[in-house]
Amino acid sequence: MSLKIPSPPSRAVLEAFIARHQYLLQLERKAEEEQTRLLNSNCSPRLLEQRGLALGGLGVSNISVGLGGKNLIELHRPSAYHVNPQLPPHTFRNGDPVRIEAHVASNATLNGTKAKGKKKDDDEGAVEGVVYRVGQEKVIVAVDGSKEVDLPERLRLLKLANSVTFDRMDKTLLHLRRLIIPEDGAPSPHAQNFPLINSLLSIQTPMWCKVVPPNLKDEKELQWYDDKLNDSQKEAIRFCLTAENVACVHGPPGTGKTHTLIELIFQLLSRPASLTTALPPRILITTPSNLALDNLLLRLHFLSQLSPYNTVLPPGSILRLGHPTRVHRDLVKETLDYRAANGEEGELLKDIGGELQGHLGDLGKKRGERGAVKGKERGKKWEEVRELRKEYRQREGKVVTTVLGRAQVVLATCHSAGSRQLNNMLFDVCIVDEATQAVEAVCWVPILKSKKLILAGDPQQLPPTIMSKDDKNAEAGGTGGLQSGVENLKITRGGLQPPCTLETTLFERLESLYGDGIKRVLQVQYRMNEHIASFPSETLYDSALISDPSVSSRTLLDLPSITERDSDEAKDALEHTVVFFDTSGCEFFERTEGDGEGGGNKTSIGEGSKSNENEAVVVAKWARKLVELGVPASEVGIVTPYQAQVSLISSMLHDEYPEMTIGSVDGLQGQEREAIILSLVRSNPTGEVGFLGEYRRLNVAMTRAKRQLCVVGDSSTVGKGSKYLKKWMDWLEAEADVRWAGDEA
Ligand SMILES: Nc1ncnc2c1ncn2[C@@H]1O[C@H](COP(=O)(O)OP(=O)(O)OP(=O)(O)O)[C@@H](O)[C@H]1O
Repeated sequence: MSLKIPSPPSRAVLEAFIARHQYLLQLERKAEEEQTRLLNSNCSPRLLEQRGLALGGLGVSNISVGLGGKNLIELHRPSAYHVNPQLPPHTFRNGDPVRIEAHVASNATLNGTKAKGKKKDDDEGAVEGVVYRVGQEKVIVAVDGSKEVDLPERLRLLKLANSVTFDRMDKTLLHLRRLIIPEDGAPSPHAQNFPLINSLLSIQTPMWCKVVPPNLKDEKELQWYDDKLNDSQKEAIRFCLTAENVACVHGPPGTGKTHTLIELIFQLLSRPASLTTALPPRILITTPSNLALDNLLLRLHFLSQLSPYNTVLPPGSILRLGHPTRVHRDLVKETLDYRAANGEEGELLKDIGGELQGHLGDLGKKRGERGAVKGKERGKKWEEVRELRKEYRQREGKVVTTVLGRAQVVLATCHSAGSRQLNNMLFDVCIVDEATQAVEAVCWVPILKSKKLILAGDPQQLPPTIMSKDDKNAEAGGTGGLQSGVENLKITRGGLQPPCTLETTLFERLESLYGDGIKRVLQVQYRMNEHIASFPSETLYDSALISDPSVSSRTLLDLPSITERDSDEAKDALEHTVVFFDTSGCEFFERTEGDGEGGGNKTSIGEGSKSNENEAVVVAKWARKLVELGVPASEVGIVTPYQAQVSLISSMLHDEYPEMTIGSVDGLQGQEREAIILSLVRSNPTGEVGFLGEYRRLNVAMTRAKRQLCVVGDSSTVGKGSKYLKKWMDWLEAEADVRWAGDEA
């Protein structure tokens, strides 16, 4: 595990490195804008809803004021339009840019004649904003407070292209460029975090000290908070504690990556930030997604209430930036929004916030409703709202600075680490969890605010989602000079390379720059029965994944909730750890959703999303069987790569088992269930496999199961997709309990 020492890059290579990133991001931005434009103009509202890109028939249930004086518009499914108040499956996530507009009749296309007549009215009532929170029954959208909100009664929520993220990444790259490639004649910039920045670009070599620094009590021996940590986890923590600039933790599925990071955070907080201070470090924890961040926050919050953890992280010292989460009611108190509004400092804001809320309440009333504001009065009232908001924002700025100043650990998504609240702050350590799911540019947002960096992830699981798939073949020229310098550049082998594609993450780039010496790998997995773990271990982790004895032989039959474990039926269904319903020869053909109405367009969630009805029937039957035999419905997860199949299976099972997770692979990374049913969907004579060709996505899907993995798919189609898929199909045929699917549908 020695560290490779690459030669430092020339100025031209550094320039090309930044320019290439800028160019690839521009391609990606264009692809995203084009896709949204195509989708919104070509697809019927019904198809957009099926693809999870729109939610129709919504009404406003409340309008309130949020941080930044924003209008928070709460949308729900009114009983006048829906029997079930729960939102159908969708892809809306916190932070997504959206548009709220009038609901158009569902059979109209937005660019069709019928819709054209309505479009003007739609635009008049529409507002754009950002998803603030998503619940089972509600979506809250934050809308710029300076705009008047006058929405029609029946609404639709529509996803838009996200330009804010791109703007922030562009700004970050420009900042980085100014730091490492100063303009001719400009003074040499100075930054306290140059050693980190330089080691990420191989301008200098990363360093480690020989021993773990003593803790705040001056104890030289490492005292573990969790004495159950295994040797590879302990080694990874030591490695990170001794790192002076950067270190990576590679965590294959179920190996306790997050568990290890939590111990690392407490170990960091137990020792001085540097040799020159007796104070503990301030830590910035980031992830690419809100979901992963909430997972970390939940664990930190829980431990911070227990001894001895609370000695280094007392209540009130964790702060979550960005949108308050939906995970746990207790967690809301850790958000900046809550503290700013409710702490001692928040008192400053309360009176003015109340007044604002009152005005907005009146303005939100519909015509004819008691207290509704009419005519000229509305204009006057909005003017007052604008003034109040100005005052609110000024007071709020002061409150935010005080609250942030007290936080020892700040959590933010990589993107929101660039928000103005963190301007001019420098953290001692930045941790990026799920770093292999983030494009490199977004990681630089928190990096530029930190002195030391810990990256955790698994390059064999989901990569960042990239739409401009042809970026690898991106041609030189015609790009406004963005690529200049790359073509004739002399690049030292093994040194810093301008990226070929945005899919190459910072984690992987550091691995190829410095070799295995830059990381430590966690080796013991605590999730899967060893039979389930054996295929991923063999094919993707050099057979090095060890199954902990506590999980290696467990089956569904051992679950305490199984009542008749001796019955033949229970044994037949529950004692097998890998089940394969091979649909080969059953003629269970796939279907492309929305054929004839824009369904052929490639989308991020659907490449003309596919479904397979017969397969869905087999899946539903197996799921019902497991639950009837005593497996809790909440412990059965159904995973499929296609959104259309998610919708189809949901329509069969959701009402019966609302607690059962039915989702796409992307939403399940980091999660686990006792039983996972995997529907592969693809079945065609030409062997096209689409999303299944991405082995990392498949790896995530097959490593979510603890006791049983059931695969439903067509081996003859899937086996043609790639060498990896062929190997998997052969393994399933040889190792799984193979069943004939023809009898099931
Ligand atoms: N040393 C340990 N001893 C016992 N259980 C452990 C240990 N480390 C982790 N676990 C358990 O293993 C499970 C997986 O841990 P965790 O969620 O941290 O894994 P992960 O690597 O982040 O997972 P993912 O595959 O989603 O990336 C959890 O239930 C955790 O409690």
